[in-house]
Amino acid sequence: MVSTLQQVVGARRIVVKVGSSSLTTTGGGLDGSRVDALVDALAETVPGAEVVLVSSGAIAAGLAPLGLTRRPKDLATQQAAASVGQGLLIARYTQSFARHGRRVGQVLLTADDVTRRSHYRNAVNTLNKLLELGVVPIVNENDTVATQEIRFGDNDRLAALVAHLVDAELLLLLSDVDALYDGDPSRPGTSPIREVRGPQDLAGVSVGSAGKAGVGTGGMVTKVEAARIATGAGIPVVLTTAAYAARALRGEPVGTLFHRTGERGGARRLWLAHATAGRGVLTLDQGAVAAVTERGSSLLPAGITEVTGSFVAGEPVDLHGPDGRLVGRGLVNYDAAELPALLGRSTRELAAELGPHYEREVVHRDDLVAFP
Ligand SMILES: Nc1ncnc2c1ncn2[C@@H]1O[C@H](COP(=O)(O)OP(=O)(O)O)[C@@H](O)[C@H]1O
Ligand SMILES: N[C@@H](CCC(=O)OP(=O)(O)O)C(=O)O
Repeated sequence: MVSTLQQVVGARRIVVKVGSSSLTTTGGGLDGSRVDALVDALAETVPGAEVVLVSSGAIAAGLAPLGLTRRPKDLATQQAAASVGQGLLIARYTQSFARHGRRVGQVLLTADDVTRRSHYRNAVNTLNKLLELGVVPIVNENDTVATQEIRFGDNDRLAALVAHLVDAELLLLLSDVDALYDGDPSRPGTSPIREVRGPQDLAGVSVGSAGKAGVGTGGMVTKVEAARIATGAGIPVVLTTAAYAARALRGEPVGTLFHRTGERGGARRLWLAHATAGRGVLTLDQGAVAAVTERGSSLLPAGITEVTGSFVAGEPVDLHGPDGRLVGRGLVNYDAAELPALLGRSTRELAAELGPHYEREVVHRDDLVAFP
């Protein structure tokens, strides 16, 4: 059994996620001293380890320069704020890491990009090259181009997926609260949970949304979900406050440690399962449900009974059983408009009639994740 200390201190590649509430002043705007404190903790505590920083704060950092006092509700203003704030954020990190002789590189991701095979490889290659060059990659969602539909929305899950993408040995989630509590920590009588070994340790825990500062997005819900994704993929997670980053990285018993619960699996599948939503729905008959969920088969036109939504080849679609239950998600090989004419027919018949191009699967098993 690997001790808590070994899991944390022994990690050679670490993804650190920091939330907006840990980087901004209460009045809005970026707090340079908090950025410096975080950077000092990372640079001084783990000099030998490779660090990928997933940093929120673009929208929050853009509020004050635009004369806004609150996080705007509409997407366009959020995107404008992110556009202004992301530059300021990276400029601040560049300056702050330079004090330790370190360079930073900006990596803006959309969930949509990274589920596509070629883009996924590009993201992996770029992150690995940056690390090889001794650069600290600073990742955020590409807020200015992400539409409501394809938007990731919270960086907690993004950080869990990035941790898997770079094969990290630890995910450190830094927030404005020092641990996961058994209830809303602003209420009296709640206590911190020091270790989570599986879902059983979360039974009865009241996990709430974002707190007082009003700049964070997901609250504890997305952090617990991120921890579930990362630990399920074999990566332990420590959740604590940014002020305790150095202590956490030294292996001191601060925050909440989520133990790994699973093994590393296929990366794109993880992204498909957690990072995207289907652009449409394919309804499967019972035979096709069994084929994709029990036998790991590709999805063929013969097993599809209905197509809804408008999507083009290469986009993610949800797979529903005859009862409407979500049974999988995959990257579809046909446009929505092409599919109705193919349903219920064998690929051999289609190829004979329409040409060899129509012998392809609707969703190939390599691009399919099943939710049994
Ligand atoms: N069970 C809980 N334990 C800890 N914090 C909780 C819990 N439920 C809700 N919260 C709230 O979640 C907040 C952190 O989420 P958020 O503001 O989105 O942070 P960040 O900007 O770091 O992502 C905390 O400040 C706290 O008010
Ligand atoms: N991409 C957004 C961050 C979204 C987000 O997850 O925020 P937070 O809950 O503070 O981690 C931004 O940079 O403002």
